[in-house]
Amino acid sequence: MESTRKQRILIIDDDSAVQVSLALLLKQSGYDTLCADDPRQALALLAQQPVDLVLQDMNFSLQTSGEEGLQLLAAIRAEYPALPVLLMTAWGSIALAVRGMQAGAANFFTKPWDNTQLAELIRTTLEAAAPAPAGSASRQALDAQFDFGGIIGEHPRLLKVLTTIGQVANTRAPVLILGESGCGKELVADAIHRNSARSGKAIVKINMGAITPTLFESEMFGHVRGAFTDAKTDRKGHVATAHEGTLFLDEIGELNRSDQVKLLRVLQDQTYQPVGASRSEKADVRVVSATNRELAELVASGEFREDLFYRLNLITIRLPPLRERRSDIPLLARHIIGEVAASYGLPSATIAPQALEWLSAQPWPGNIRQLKQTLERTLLLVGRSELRQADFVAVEQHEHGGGPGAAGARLGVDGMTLEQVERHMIAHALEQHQGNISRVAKALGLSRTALYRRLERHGLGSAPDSATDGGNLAHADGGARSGGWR
Ligand SMILES: Nc1ncnc2c1ncn2[C@@H]1O[C@H](COP(=O)(O)OP(=O)(O)OP(=O)(O)O)[C@@H](O)[C@H]1O
Repeated sequence: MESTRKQRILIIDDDSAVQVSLALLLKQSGYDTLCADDPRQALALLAQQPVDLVLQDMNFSLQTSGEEGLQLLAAIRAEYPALPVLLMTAWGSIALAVRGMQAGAANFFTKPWDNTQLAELIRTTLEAAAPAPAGSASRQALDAQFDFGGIIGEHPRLLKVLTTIGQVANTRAPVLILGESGCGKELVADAIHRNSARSGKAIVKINMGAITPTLFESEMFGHVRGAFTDAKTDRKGHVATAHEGTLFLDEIGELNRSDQVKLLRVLQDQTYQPVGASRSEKADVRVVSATNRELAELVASGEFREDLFYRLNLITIRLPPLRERRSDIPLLARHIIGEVAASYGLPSATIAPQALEWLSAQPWPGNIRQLKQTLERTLLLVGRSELRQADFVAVEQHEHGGGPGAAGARLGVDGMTLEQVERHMIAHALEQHQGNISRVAKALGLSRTALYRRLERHGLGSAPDSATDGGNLAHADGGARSGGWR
């Protein structure tokens, strides 16, 4: 009966040794297999019977450019868009793999492969592609099943991301979240944790770009008393704090090569050694990492270890930038304006339809974080409960040194310049959060680097050591380092 048939995997490779060893591994893992030597045979087999997953080589002749592989991938994607394809590439041909992923491959692995890792990759790829609500799930249906609180949007690309989160949250699979600065990677990490069986334990967020190399081991693994001059007491590291929970490695692309090896060791063995300790400790952590850099390209240029990359990217979630899901902007804007008004204790505000259209047409290089700031600034500077297009345009001009802008009647900030309002807001937030930089940055929707810059500009306190303040390294960087919009 069709509903009880084993899952069937098509292997496409012209090397019979590869076909045989893959078929053996797949049979041992409980799958049915089919083999094809070339694209023509592969497409004929796909037309004859249902297949659940394709493992596809990239070269089928003496040519090694991978073009044939990309053409076959395109043909499969066009005919069977829901069928996941895993590409097989030669060690070191990451650039080709990246093109394949951009063309819709679910993932890729390199030859020679590690049997255990490949079996896990196949299992999670099949799980992620499982039909049920996938692809077509509405936001309502997803919300009935999972808790995506705080992630606003209904665009098909966002729904696909939410579907994947739902499917992988409750596994141990490492997840790599890719996307531009400010597009919601941290919210996705939170949602993965919240929807997993680990939600009762901590999600520990570490900004890898903010840990100084000399402190990496002690921050991550902890230290015992006397391990070094300043080690007055034993100190638990982030890995221990995340035990049985989730470790969120933000800005993973910023990690230097020597610390990459140290991290790899924990991920491989699930053990670590606190600095100065004589014994290793066990770590049961689920790793979610994020970066706004193209990690595969860093691998190709030698800046990021290939083996660590494979440990992190079993599941890759690519978050679309806001400009690629513009239909969500009105929804986001209405939600954010409500939140912002409430956070300042202001009466609720609305956005005129024309203003929503204008907002929807902007490029938003800083994504949702930038949209949030624009809404916040405009709300504070315009003393009306309905925000119009002219208000946004005027505030933007004012921000960029233009004319007097929309600053007419304002809410509690009358007579102040935009600079003064900003200073006022930051000072207020500092007071409210007792100077905790991480919380202040979060409350203002700024990266910590952007906040430090503003603190300095307004002469508000001195910028503290980024690795120690508030004990929270999340948000230590932001778009600034990666050439973002700020
Ligand atoms: N879908 C969304 N719905 C509502 N708010 C969102 C959404 N996505 C992002 N935001 C908000 O936008 C801001 C930036 O989001 P977040 O910090 O998750 O981005 P990021 O991709 O991790 O950024 P960075 O790479 O700079 O760390 C946050 O204030 C977050 O709450």
